[in-house]
Amino acid sequence: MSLMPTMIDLLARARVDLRMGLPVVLTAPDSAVLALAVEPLDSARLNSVRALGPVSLTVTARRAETLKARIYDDDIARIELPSDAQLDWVQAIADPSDDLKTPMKGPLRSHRDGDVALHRLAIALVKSARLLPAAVICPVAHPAQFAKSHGLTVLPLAAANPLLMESSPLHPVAAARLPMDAAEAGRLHIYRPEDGAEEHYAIEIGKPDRNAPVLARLHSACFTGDVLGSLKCDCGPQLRAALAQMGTEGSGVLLYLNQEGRGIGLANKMRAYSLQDQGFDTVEANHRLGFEDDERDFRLGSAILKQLGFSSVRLLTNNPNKISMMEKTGISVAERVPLRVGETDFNRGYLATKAAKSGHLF
Ligand SMILES: Nc1nc2c(ncn2[C@@H]2O[C@H](COP(=O)(O)OP(=O)(O)OP(=O)(O)O)[C@@H](O)[C@H]2O)c(=O)[nH]1
Ligand SMILES: [Zn+2]
Repeated sequence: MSLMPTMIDLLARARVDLRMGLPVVLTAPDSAVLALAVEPLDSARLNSVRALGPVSLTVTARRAETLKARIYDDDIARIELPSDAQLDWVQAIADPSDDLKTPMKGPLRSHRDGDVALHRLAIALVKSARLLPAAVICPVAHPAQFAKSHGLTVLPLAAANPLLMESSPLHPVAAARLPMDAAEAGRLHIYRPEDGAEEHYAIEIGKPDRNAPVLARLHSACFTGDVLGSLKCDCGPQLRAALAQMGTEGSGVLLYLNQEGRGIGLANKMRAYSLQDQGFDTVEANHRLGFEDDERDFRLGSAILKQLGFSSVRLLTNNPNKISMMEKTGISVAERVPLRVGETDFNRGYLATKAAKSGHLF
């Protein structure tokens, strides 16, 4: 029996299945559905699902607001799939890139009755697979038999939900000395989550005292800013300034969290950039895609700090949410150290939006 997949394994498998365009079977005690992510869907699979029964296209309330679809279930909306709707219609519901060109997709009808817990689970899974948050969902009878005969992953709601809500435990896998421009006494530690999601890194500079607040930065991955030197954000200069300050002080710890695009992934961040080119700001673009302003999980940061033996930080940030998440998850923030660098003509609006809408302090 120990060779059988655990619930964590099944969740990881479901994430990959959804990314590949495969359906997964989600079960509750008295109902079951087949769920597919819209993003990798093809016409053949859409037609196969349609042949099974009534299909709903489930999106987040954020996306439904843009689509002007009725929201009966707080955070999600279940849009009826019209009988003549083809794949391009389904994808246009999920993907806002052509919203301005073709604003009217309706009239859209939303389902009102029935249980939404499995729909909510489907959206959480699709988000954790870093896909556009939209799923094609259809009820399925005899789920165990159906899944077995089609070779599909089955996830029971009661077991999957708590795992999706909590942050997966992280384990150190390797560490080595890493001399850097900012500090020769550097050490890079790699942490791997149990749920098969992205690894995160800690860069320790010098030998910080575990009994005093450590100069710390929680940096979220930004391929465009960190690597390409994008002028649209301030990430690259913040990363380098934080390391430089740690180097000057002789000690510190920088966590590099692989939560690209405030947790929506690089592909979705590029979709957000393309909406920004159409005139929406950074927060509006996330909402039109169906995401919240910030989908990151900062509990990861405190988990890594605790594993490294730290309990108190002097946090380099302008983001009050990072401070409250640290405090809530057992790391005390002895001091906020402001980090204002890298303002350009291209990111002035972005920084102003973060100050106005996300409470950033400057
Ligand atoms: N979705 C989205 N993400 C963005 C955009 N611009 C930058 N990002 C991401 O935003 C994150 C910025 O991370 P941080 O600099 O750690 O966080 P912050 O919330 O600005 O807080 P501090 O820098 O600590 O003040 C990175 O993951 C970037 O990839 C954008 O327009 N849309
Ligand atoms: Zn950036």
